[in-house]
Amino acid sequence: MLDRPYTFINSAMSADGKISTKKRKQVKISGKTDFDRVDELRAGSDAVMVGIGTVLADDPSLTVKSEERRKRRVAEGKDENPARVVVDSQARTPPTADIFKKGTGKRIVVVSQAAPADRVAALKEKAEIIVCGKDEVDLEQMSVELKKRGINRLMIEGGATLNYAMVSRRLVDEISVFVGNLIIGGKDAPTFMDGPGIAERSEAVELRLMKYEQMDEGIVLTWKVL
Ligand SMILES: NC(=O)C1=CN([C@@H]2O[C@H](COP(=O)(O)OP(=O)(O)OC[C@H]3O[C@@H](n4cnc5c(N)ncnc54)[C@H](OP(=O)(O)O)[C@@H]3O)[C@@H](O)[C@H]2O)C=CC1
Ligand SMILES: Nc1nc(O)c(N)c(N[C@@H]2O[C@H](COP(=O)(O)O)[C@@H](O)[C@H]2O)n1
Repeated sequence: MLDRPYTFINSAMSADGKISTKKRKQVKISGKTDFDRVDELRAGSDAVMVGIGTVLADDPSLTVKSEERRKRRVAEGKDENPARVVVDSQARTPPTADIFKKGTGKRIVVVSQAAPADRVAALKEKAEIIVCGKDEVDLEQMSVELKKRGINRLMIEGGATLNYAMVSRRLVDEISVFVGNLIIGGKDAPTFMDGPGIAERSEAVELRLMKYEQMDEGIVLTWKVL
């Protein structure tokens, strides 16, 4: 058993399981109440993590939006924002990305040994660099390294490839997903979980439904990963 953070994924998807359109850019799927729920989840986490695909597509800031929640964190002796973590084998994170520009707090970029030295050096100015894995980030090793740095509760906010990579390696404990009232369609639009997938039912990651809650024009499902 790995000594890793309690890890959960939160996402917003259409009724047909898409997390974006075929343009693969950020789209509004949920509403005000759900964004507030996500803000509370961020505020209660030690770190918020995304894959490099999400940074390049959406340029998220991943900050806690509510001033009251940021103050609460500071009163608890924490940084205003949870640590922001990018899983990025080749150190492609732009040094101008919003995660570096917006908000205070720690930033971590997890790279592989194959990351070009010049790009790693540029990112070192902006973030702590953790090297895990030869050609791509070794997610098991990364989880252990994050725990060693005091990250006990880790929130993953996509995207499709990282979600599946983490779940299929059994590194996720819980999943919450907002299912919205729209159909996006199209084989090129990312789904909640992409990656290689499985061939046999017996290989599926099994879940237990823990909670369902109507919200905005959709529903939030919370699953425990078995
Ligand atoms: N609706 C929602 O809630 C959300 C939607 N999105 C959407 O998701 C899409 C982005 O998803 P996607 O393109 O899949 O990108 P991801 O954010 O999932 O990043 C995937 C990348 O992570 C890197 N990576 C490093 N190590 C690993 C590993 N061991 N296993 C797998 N990946 C690894 C890979 O790049 P490399 O090899 O270079 O390291 C890989 O291509 C966008 O369209 C975005 O808008 C994103 C977040 C939330
Ligand atoms: N929970 C949720 N609902 C939606 O409708 C969404 N479009 C998203 N998107 C993701 O949230 C991230 C943006 O974060 P910041 O506002 O920049 O802090 C980004 O990665 C989107 O893909 N999430």
